[in-house]
Amino acid sequence: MSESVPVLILTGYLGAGKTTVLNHLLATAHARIGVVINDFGDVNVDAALVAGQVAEPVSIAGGCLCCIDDPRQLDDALRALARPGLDLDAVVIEGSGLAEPPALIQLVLASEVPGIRFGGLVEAVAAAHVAHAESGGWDLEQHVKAAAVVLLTKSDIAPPEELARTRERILAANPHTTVLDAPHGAVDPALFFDAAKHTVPEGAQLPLWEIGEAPGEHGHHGHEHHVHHRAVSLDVPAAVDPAALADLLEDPPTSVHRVKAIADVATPSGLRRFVAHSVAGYVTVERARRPAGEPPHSVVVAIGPDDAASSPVDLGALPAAEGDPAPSSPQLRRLTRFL
Ligand SMILES: Nc1nc2c(ncn2[C@@H]2O[C@H](COP(=O)(O)OP(=O)(O)OP(=O)(O)O)[C@@H](O)[C@H]2O)c(=O)[nH]1
Repeated sequence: MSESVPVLILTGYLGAGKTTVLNHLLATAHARIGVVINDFGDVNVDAALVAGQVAEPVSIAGGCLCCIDDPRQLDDALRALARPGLDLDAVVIEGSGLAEPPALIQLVLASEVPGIRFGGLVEAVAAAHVAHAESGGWDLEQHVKAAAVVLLTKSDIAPPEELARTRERILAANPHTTVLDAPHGAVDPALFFDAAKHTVPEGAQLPLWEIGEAPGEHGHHGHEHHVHHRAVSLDVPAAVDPAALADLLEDPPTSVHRVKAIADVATPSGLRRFVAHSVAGYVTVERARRPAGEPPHSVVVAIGPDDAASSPVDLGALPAAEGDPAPSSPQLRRLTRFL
């Protein structure tokens, strides 16, 4: 009889580096890994960003799994991935940047899908952006309490004292967790899977009340948390204005904690596609492959605390209108200087 497939949950605040870790695992692990990707926005940008790595990432968009209207969506995803023919070694669920670990763990533990078992929670903590995450309501101690493994991401851009302090806080909150450095998502897949396996033996039920949620309170904390965040999305059959996108990435309104985009831009040599991220003022832009002849398509998502005092971010100025002149070189450089 084949063994049950461990289901690992990967959480971490908006932009902590979860997709980067997942892509590293998919590229380096000598294992067959299925992925379920949950994104807070209506458009699942993260699923598109791992799409090159696995044949069929199962994507769940439009809200956090832990407070989504129909939790059976997760069971459907797990059932699809637990098919014996797929013969997976592990499934990784990438939670949205707002997912609450206890609620997600409980969803997996409560799943009636045969052939799977909970394999541990891995929390990505962006060492350079802890204060930013906390300003968005993320609670370091609460999140790492449930974690079998904590990945310290962005350690390459964190001041050494901040890195040391973050490590201390993690171990004070959870002395049993394994803390691994994962700059640019680089974590040894063996350590990742082993640590989770050893901390959570097969069949073990985590005492959820010990990690911040009393039995029967499923999703409550998560719900309270999520109502304070808002995702604004743009999904258009058009190129975007590179200077307007650069403005949004570099200097987002205070109500925006995270911007991600897969956007086409008109250049003198034709349409070019870029993947852009902004987290706490830290911007990255990369070129992406664009199938020849495809009509223009751009997706931009901005997420942040739902601050009643500020109006939602307006992404309406981003799409370039048909017939607009191509962006000038200085306009293009506003975006491409991040490459
Ligand atoms: N310097 C540095 N940048 C990183 C690291 N990990 C991730 N990033 C960058 O941080 C940005 C966000 O990374 P993602 O992996 O998309 O983060 P995420 O947690 O999946 O984001 P959400 O799903 O939106 O919450 C991207 O620009 C990454 O290139 C790291 O260790 N060091």
